[in-house]
Amino acid sequence: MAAIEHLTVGSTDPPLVEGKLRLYSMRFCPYAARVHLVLNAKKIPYDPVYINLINKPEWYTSRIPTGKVPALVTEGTDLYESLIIANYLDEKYPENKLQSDDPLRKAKDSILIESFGKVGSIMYKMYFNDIDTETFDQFLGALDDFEKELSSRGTTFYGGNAVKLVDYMLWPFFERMSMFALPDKPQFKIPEARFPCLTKWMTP
Ligand SMILES: N[C@@H](CCC(=O)N[C@@H](CS)C(=O)NCC(=O)O)C(=O)O
Repeated sequence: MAAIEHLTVGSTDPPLVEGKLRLYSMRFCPYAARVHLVLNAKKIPYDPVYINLINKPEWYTSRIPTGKVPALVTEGTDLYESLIIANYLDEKYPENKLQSDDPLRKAKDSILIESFGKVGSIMYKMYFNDIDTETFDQFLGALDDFEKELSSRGTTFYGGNAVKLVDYMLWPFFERMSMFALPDKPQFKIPEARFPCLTKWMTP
């Protein structure tokens, strides 16, 4: 049966659903998408509640210190920050492990994930058409680093020959790049030939 999805929400938090983790989310949010991907990959039952970020409910802002989505309710505790939630889920539910046991590999993946922040902020400007060609060139330059990294790993995915946590953390941002190829924004078309490994990664 399809999961019941709570749409947002007025002055009260919907009751928790027995046997499911509660995920506070927002449909367009790439950070929330990271957690949806990990929950689905690990087949963990969960109950999404979509928060209206334009008019956030008071119960949410008073509970979640950042006021942002995603947040996860688990073991009677609120967790927030997408990467922290993803790491928690991977350790708490060790079937289908999504991270390497090699600490150096994990650290390198974390650096890669963190370094995506600068690309993400330019992407939002692009979405709102608030960008000039110089900034777009910087964006492509930042993508060059991700292309180089994937090429040097020599595998289809950042996580190796299968999709791993690092891929799930990056994917929602790349997935949203397709909207920049819309006909009304031809100036922001990403040249695929410049990013052969990334292009293959995005459409394996
Ligand atoms: N570092 C956070 C970023 C989360 C984030 O920026 N979420 C946005 C939606 S995509 C949000 O909740 N914005 C509402 C706000 O900033 O008040 C994470 O990784 O979870």
